[in-house]
Amino acid sequence: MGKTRVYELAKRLDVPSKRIIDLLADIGFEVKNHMSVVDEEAVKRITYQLTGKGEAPATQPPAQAQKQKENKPQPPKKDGGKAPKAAEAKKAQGAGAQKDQPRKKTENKPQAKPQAKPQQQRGPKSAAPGQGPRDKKQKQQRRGKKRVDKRERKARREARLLSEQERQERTVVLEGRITVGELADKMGVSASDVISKLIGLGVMATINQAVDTDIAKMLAEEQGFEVEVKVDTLEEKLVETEEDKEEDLRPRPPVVTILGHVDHGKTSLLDAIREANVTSQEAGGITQHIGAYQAEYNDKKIVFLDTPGHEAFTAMRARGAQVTDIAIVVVAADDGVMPQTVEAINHVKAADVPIIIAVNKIDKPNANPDRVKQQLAEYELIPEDWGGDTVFVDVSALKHTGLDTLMEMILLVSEMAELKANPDKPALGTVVEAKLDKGRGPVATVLIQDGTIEVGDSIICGTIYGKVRAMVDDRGNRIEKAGPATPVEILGLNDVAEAGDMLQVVTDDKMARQISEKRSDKRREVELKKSAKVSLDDLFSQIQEGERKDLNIIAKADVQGSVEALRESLLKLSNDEVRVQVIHGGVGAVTESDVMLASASDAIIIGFNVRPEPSARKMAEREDVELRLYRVIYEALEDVKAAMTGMLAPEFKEVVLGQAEVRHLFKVSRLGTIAGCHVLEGKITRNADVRVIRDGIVIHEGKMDTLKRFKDDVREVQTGYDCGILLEKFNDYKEGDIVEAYTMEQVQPA
Ligand SMILES: Nc1nc2c(ncn2[C@@H]2O[C@H](COP(=O)(O)OP(=O)(O)OP(=O)(O)O)[C@@H](O)[C@H]2O)c(=O)[nH]1
Repeated sequence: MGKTRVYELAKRLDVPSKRIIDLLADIGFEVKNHMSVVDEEAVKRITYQLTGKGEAPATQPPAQAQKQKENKPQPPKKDGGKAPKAAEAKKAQGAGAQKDQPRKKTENKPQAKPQAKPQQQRGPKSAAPGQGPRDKKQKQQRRGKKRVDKRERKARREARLLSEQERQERTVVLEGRITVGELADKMGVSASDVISKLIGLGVMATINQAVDTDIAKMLAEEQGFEVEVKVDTLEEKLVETEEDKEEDLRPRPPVVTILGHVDHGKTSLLDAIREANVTSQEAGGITQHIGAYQAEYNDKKIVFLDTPGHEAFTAMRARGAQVTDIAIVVVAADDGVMPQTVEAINHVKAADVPIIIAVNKIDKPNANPDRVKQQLAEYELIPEDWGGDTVFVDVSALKHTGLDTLMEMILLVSEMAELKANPDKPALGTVVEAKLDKGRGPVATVLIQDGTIEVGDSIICGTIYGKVRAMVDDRGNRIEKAGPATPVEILGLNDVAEAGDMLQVVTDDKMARQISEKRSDKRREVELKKSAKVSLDDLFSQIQEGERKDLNIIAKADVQGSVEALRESLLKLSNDEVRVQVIHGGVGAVTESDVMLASASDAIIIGFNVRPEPSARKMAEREDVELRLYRVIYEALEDVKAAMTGMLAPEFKEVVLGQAEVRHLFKVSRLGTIAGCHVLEGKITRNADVRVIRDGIVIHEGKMDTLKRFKDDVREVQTGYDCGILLEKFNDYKEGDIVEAYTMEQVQPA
């Protein structure tokens, strides 16, 4: 028998919890409240006391005698009124004063029965001697015994039923999404109780918010419930349990993405490959842009994703989709390694995908492929002819030179990766593009990654579903089936899919619909609760619980020297428990691409003397990516160090009030330079802290001296208005600078 709580016992016996608490106190069991756990023995006693049912307790503390009169009357018993013993008990308790009380009738009633040892009462010996003639006494004893036996049997049966009911009552079944209110209902406690218990576990949630199944389980178990977690059997069916047999696996074509700095020739290279390896082989064949295409070289296929750039690459990854097998980073031989080249490399490295460097534009007179090699060596990309293992290929997208070598190298790298799939099973793929076509309805380009999809198949794709009505390949041909590494347009989904969604073939329409409904519910649940992304505030607890072994950081700074200094110092903070890694470092404002990378790689962003672009700030909030900005490197390091050891001081969050653009400069000899500004966003207030930002880099931070509207001093100026700003100790404005007003607020710990 498990633990019973006061409120449960009260419910079972149909009395208020308060009464149970009082009764427990009377028999010497002090409990705090209705949630307190009641000892098994005490449960028996109280049950017996209030109902006369159940097994009579073996012992009875004298304390109970005091309250007997308050108890429900119980079925009379022949030898029930052992008042003298009760009186003795009272005495023993030191309740001496009560001896003067007139003995009430009720005291002689059988409530007093539990005070004596029941076995003795029931047994023949319990009959007090001298109560009448012997045979009468024996008759009475036999009758009494019969009654007691019957009562015992009934009590035992009821106890059995009760314990079964009790077991069911104490089991909480968790199946998917559960809100605080629902959990409270299941446990029979108030929602505010659950909320305060959750706070105890460090989780803030309101009555209608969903809680994580693990948290709900922990909480219910802590409250003495048994917890049964029902897994989603439908989803379970979708997850392959059987590994593919080696003999069923076939080599599959690689999937390639092209990345690189703006204007280095990504699109030109994709087009050149397409022209050279797709259309030319099929006379008159019309290629269509569906988001990916299959090229063929030496009778081997290669799939290229049509959306170049690391933003798309990482956006997919942030959604949990990894479709790329090989990344080609294009570097223009005349321009060399540029900031986005480095970004692209870091994004690819974070995804752990093999890289091929295509040194493009070698037809240009000022092309310098060797310089590109030298520059990339700094990023641990060392060409094979220099003793490294990175494949470099010189190409010209314009002149179509080097394309064959590039294709050969892709096939070589792909061979080494031993890419395989099993074509003989229901398909699995990822959506690379999706749209609503006027005539055809929702259309999704899906890259089939494993198995084979056929027209007529029932499919589930994220939260949407359907039946494959028709399929079109990258050359515009209608096809009936598509195997691994084939990009296909699929018609027949009930809505527009999202890039990155996984598509799966399921057994029938009903299953597809059911999974879709469940996933929609689940998505709502996920949206309701905050995801557990990394943050310095809870880093320590995650380390403690063994949930975190790596701390990924993206470091942005105003100059390259600071990026390097930050990187080196951060790496040194690694200890036995956590490895600190700077997965990307760069100069300039924090961009959306940084936030996306952080989101996909579970990283935090540290900015030193830089600001986030407004869109990046919003994205960080939306994606729940921690963005910490510093003016002193030492402070950044101290914070990370403190977070790793659980000593992080309360965080002060900066609240940006508004931004104004400097449009005119007025030099006033006595005062300095007044910036004539236009408020772009929010408001500028006289008392706020201010900073001056130039091209995303903070060039000054300080206090405001004067804020004016025309000739008047004002306390604040709202969006859309002009104002004059004079800062303390700063005159070095340039037109186009941004003056940002902000305040610091302490973040309340969760
Ligand atoms: N001379 C020469 N010019 C090239 C070559 N490849 C691309 N270009 C030119 O470089 C410019 C940029 O090429 P794109 O293919 O648009 O570059 P991208 O990297 O796709 O650019 P974004 O999509 O804007 O990031 C275009 O004017 C191309 O004609 C090449 O091999 N040689």
